[in-house]
Amino acid sequence: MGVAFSSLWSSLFGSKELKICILGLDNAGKTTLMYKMTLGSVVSTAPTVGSNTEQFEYKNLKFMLWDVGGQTSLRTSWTSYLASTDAVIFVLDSNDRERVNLARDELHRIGQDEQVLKAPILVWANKQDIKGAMTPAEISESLALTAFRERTWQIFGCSALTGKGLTEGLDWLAHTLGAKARKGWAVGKGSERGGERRLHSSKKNPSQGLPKKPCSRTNTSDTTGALGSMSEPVDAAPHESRPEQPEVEATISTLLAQNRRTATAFTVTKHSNDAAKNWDKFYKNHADKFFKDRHWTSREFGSAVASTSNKPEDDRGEETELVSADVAGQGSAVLLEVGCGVGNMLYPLLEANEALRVHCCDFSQRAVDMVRSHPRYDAARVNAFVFDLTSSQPSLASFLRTEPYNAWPAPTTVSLIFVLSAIPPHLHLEVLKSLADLLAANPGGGHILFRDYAYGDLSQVRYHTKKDAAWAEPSLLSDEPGQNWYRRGDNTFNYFFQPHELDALAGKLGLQGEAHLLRRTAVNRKSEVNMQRRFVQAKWFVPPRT
Ligand SMILES: Nc1nc2c(ncn2[C@@H]2O[C@H](COP(=O)(O)OP(=O)(O)OP(=O)(O)O)[C@@H](O)[C@H]2O)c(=O)[nH]1
Ligand SMILES: [Mg+2]
Repeated sequence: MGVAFSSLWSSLFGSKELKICILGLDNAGKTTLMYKMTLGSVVSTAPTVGSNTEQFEYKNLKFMLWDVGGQTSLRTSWTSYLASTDAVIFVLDSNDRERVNLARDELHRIGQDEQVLKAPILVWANKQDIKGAMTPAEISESLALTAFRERTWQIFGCSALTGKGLTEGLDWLAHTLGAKARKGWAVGKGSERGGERRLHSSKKNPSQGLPKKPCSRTNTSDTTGALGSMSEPVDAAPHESRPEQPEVEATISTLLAQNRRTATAFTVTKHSNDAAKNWDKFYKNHADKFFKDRHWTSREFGSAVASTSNKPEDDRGEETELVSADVAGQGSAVLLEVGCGVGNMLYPLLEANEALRVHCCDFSQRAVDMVRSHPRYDAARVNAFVFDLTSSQPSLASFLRTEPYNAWPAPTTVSLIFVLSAIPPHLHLEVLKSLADLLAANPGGGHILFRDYAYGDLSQVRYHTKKDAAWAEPSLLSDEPGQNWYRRGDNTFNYFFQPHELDALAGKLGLQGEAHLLRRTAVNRKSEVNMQRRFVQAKWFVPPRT
């Protein structure tokens, strides 16, 4: 297509964004396709819970792409995305022979929706790179595409992995929408949306080709509201916790119900015994990176993933603020930071609170060594020691009484941030009790500040949807109902809490305060596009022992 032709598109559409809904069964490759189009690369995906949106320019046309999750429980919400849709892209896994009839039913259901009766349908028979894939002709027949007599539709084979077939499909879409616009508006009939489109010419940047950089992106679990209005794309508002949505909850439960083989008792015992060793290895592997550029971990800590900016992965800004807010009012406060790792929260805290002194511990010797060898380490303000929270001898209190730190006032705040999830669940009560006992000895008691992974977090969903989840050594460590306990690839533990579990633990220990669930959506451009994050947070008051 030449420059003159591109200008024609511009003159037809001006700067109007065309809304395209990308639909299809789960696992069809919709998200992979969308990011291949917009970023030009293959990203690692997890099932979409809700939708992703991307602005995209192709041959001088501006598209707003809506990639909507295809899990069973989400399909009923598809129609709520269809308002003012200019075209539908329906994506199919060409190897999913078993579900081709289901795909046909879903496509026809959507095709008959009056909101899209005039919208052209592009069917992408995806995953053609896999040997034995059904051909577009076979799929066309199975989908009964010829039944769409009055409709404009076309099917193309493609592969989101290689990018083959994408240009052909997009060219067809651009032509079709262009022809529609000429027919509808150039002859003065007005558009099907009451003439809201204006004809104006723009000769700027007659650029062509695939891919173009996206102008913006959002990822949201918002499956209702604002969905039809393209002038107001949903804002991810990453730091806001989102309200509960039944479709999203149902989808998460469905995903977590699959691939539920559990590890053997032997494996669980082995990893429990090796816990300190495994964490030591973790810090060994990430040590260099930490000191070079602070991108020391690929772990998904709360603040890093909740941010759309390019913050370093280890930035614990939000957690640091949480703790700062508690200790700030205490004058020369003393904090006990349990599970300090290599000091990612410690050093920003010390900087922000000049009078603060911190006892901090981790059960990885290597992590503690790194805290001590940090350029800003100051022994007058930091007592860093190795401690295993799950063993009672020697006691935690004895480390706080070592010289010269026995001269400090007793800590009145304990932070326990992304720590309990690394400990086997049968020990959670005991660990929390030992911390509560410490604070209860103070005349005014104290606070435990808690944050950790919550049930339904993206990282939990991934354990059940990874390609190899069905045959690899299971990550799931417990089949007890309500126990969401896993092992990561490096054999460290990962537990996902429900607020009521924590409330029950706190209740047993007489702690005051409730656990809250934080539902977040965010985009991490580097690693994942599909971030449904869930954290649980509590500020417990430990009353003094009477
Ligand atoms: N071989 C091959 N695999 C693909 C292709 N496109 C996607 N995949 C893989 O298919 C799986 C599912 O892809 P997604 O893009 O997450 O599927 P989806 O349609 O968005 O799924 P939901 O979000 O659950 O609706 C991923 O493992 C992709 O890597 C392709 O063209 N070829
Ligand atoms: Mg998806």
